[in-house]
Amino acid sequence: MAIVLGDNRYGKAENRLVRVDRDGDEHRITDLNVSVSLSGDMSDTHLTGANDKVLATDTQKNTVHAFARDGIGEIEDYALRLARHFVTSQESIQTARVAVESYPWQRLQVGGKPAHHSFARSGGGNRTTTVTYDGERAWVLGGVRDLTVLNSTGSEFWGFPREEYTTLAETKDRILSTAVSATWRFAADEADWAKAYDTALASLLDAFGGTYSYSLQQTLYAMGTRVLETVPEIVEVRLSLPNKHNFLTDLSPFGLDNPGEVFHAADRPYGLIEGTVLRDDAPPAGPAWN
Ligand SMILES: O=c1[nH]c(=O)c2[nH]c(=O)[nH]c2[nH]1
Repeated sequence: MAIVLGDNRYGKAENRLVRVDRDGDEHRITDLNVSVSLSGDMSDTHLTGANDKVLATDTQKNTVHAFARDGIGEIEDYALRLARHFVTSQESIQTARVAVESYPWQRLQVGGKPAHHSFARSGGGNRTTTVTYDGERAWVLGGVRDLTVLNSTGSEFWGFPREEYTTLAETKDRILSTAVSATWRFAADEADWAKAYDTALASLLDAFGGTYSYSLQQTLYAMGTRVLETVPEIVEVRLSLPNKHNFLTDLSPFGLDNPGEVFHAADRPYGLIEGTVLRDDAPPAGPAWN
């Protein structure tokens, strides 16, 4: 029996980076969380502690900041630039993964006019990307995280098995709410990233609001399908939808009725509905999701 080193990777996780773009007095904010993860010929450092092939994670952090000096642009392009740099500049690095989450800031209205340099964090979901580069090609994922949505009606849930542990009442009218995490895979490493994101986001929202739902699973499939129908460059969508339960409060102890107006918004436990919707001719995903 011999003991060997298995799969490994390392990097600087969650580099929080804010860039101010200054167009005269008018500023724009880019607020990112950037995680770098590198893998390659790392036996020496694990087996003997020799670090000559280890690009320090501190250097990776500095690179994340230095590459923001001349502008960030679309996060997919920024992640591609960084991933390619780490692999091409270091012989020992074979694969780089760069994941970026972008926090949206909305310009404030001050004195009835759009402010030049004042913003509020907005809640329309965080745009995400994960780029994997292996020295030959790059795989690009896009996505959105923490996009909280709610339909106050237009949702039923019934017809599920009733057995000895079932207590849930069937319903023909309920609140349906979730915090959407969606990740989509692009067929290639070039696309109009901004347009793809805007269209995918609008499609997710339109499908959520426009689907009369008999289950969150049905809504998930509708949302994934709509993205694939509207963004030709996307070949696969993975969705993770926590069912944010809103339970009708029993007001009868107080002699009150409750015609679908007062709810308890429970935070735990929650149903977690997850699924993948993809084109049946989608090219292989390679290491994109690893
Ligand atoms: O949309 C739903 N899907 C389920 O699988 C489920 N299970 C449950 O208890 N409530 C719901 N709602």
